[in-house]
Amino acid sequence: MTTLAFQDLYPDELGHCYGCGKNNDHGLQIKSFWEGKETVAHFEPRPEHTALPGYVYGGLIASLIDCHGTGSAAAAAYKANGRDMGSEPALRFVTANLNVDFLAPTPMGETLELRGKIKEIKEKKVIVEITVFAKGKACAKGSIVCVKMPASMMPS
Ligand SMILES: CCCCCCCCCCCC(=O)SCCNC(=O)CCNC(=O)[C@H](O)C(C)(C)COP(=O)(O)OP(=O)(O)OC[C@H]1O[C@@H](n2cnc3c(N)ncnc32)[C@H](O)[C@@H]1OP(=O)(O)O
Repeated sequence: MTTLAFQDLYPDELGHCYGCGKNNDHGLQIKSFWEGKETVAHFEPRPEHTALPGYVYGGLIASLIDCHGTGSAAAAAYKANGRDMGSEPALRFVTANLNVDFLAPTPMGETLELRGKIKEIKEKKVIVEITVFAKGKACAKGSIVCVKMPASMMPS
């Protein structure tokens, strides 16, 4: 049995995001999964994601944290409500606040691993902490405040 990623369970009309949209051919198409109580995603930076030769661009790292974070928030909200992810009505979260600490230069040529922990979960707000590892070393740490998407942002 294949396990679908959180982002593969987003409704089609929410699949356009540059970081995680399954329908965005030019995007990063990040895929997140549960691993026990943590959420995990892997991503292999491409040459265009270079900061300076040999090192990954920090903006890419922030984007990965952003979309792994909002995906983790949605997954955690479904779990807290005892619902299957993908069931309607969709629980959608957007980024209210994103903080990133760049702990060490992130090498190119490695698969990055993002591990998320749900730090706080309320009906309207989820806080996720995410660590980004390269070759087992923590290179960045992010904290993301995710808030239920306002109805006004829903594509019509
Ligand atoms: C399954 C499908 C998935 C589908 C999902 C697919 C989409 C993927 C999205 C990818 C991620 C993005 O890039 S999203 C795009 C970037 N983000 C945005 O454009 C969001 C723009 N901002 C907004 O629309 C708004 O400011 C919101 C919705 C974030 C917040 O609205 P609000 O009206 O201020 O919220 P409010 O009810 O007052 O606050 C709710 C709680 O959040 C806290 N809070 C509010 N703003 C902040 C803040 N900046 N920093 C810290 N905390 C904050 C409040 O203190 C409160 O905590 P407490 O008192 O309850 O403790």
